Amino acid sequence: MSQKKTEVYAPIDIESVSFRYGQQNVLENISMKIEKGSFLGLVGPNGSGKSTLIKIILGLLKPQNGKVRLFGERIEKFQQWDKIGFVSQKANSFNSGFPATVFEVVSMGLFGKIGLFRFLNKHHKRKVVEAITSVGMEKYIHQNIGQLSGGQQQRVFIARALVSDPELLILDEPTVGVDVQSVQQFYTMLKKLNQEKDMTLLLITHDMGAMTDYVTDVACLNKTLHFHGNSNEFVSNPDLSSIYGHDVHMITHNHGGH
Ligand SMILES: Nc1ncnc2c1ncn2[C@@H]1O[C@H](COP(=O)(O)OP(=O)(O)OP(=O)(O)O)[C@@H](O)[C@H]1O
Repeated sequence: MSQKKTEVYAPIDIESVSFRYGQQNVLENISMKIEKGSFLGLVGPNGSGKSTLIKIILGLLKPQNGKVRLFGERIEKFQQWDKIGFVSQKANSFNSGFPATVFEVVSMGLFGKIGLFRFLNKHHKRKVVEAITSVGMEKYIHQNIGQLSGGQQQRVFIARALVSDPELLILDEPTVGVDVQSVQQFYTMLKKLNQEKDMTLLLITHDMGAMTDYVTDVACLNKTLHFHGNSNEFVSNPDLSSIYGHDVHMITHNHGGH
């Protein structure tokens, strides 16, 4: 295959995608390009099709119409899945008896690359420590995952997704059940990953909350794509609040904390 080396392909390029479960249309004619280095917040009310769209992007569902390209390649042929990290909304559900440390859980993120039950070499161990440090969890490295708070567990799952150096990180409602203070720290951490590592981020949420302070772009989904643009444009667009209701109300945040 002859690809020009200098060309930067959009990590995600969705073209006229429609999807239905049985007779129910869930997504209608969605076209959306997510450029490298952007931090996109995908918002929409419950049942608006956000998770369905993510499943399509991850190749778990096949749309009835339209095309999806990942890093310039048609999804049907795409194989470099290690370029994509995914953290699901159900990630933070370990109970207190789960017998694995933070280090062990994050190491699992390397198994796709090195195979299960292989020993970690020095380089791998360094990657694991780096990933844990990048989410600010180094103090807890030898602690059992089940003994951490929901927000802390969620950071560990981000670290597990980061350890294989993905170029694109997709997070499906990662802040469900996480308190407001931790949510803001969490978004700050994501913004840092986006800016310092030039990682492309796609964050799905139905809660606008503080999100618009951190993302570069916003997409509003409710079966069709109502809006896709930069976050300043979104914030200054009063029409969106009538579609997205209370979720869209802007709050002035006190980043200093109380
Ligand atoms: N496996 C399925 N079979 C049939 N219908 C489904 C299935 N999964 C989702 N749906 C329906 O598709 C619609 C979109 O669901 P989806 O989970 O994509 O929305 P969402 O925006 O992620 O919602 P939420 O914010 O509540 O997680 C909903 O009406 C849902 O009931």
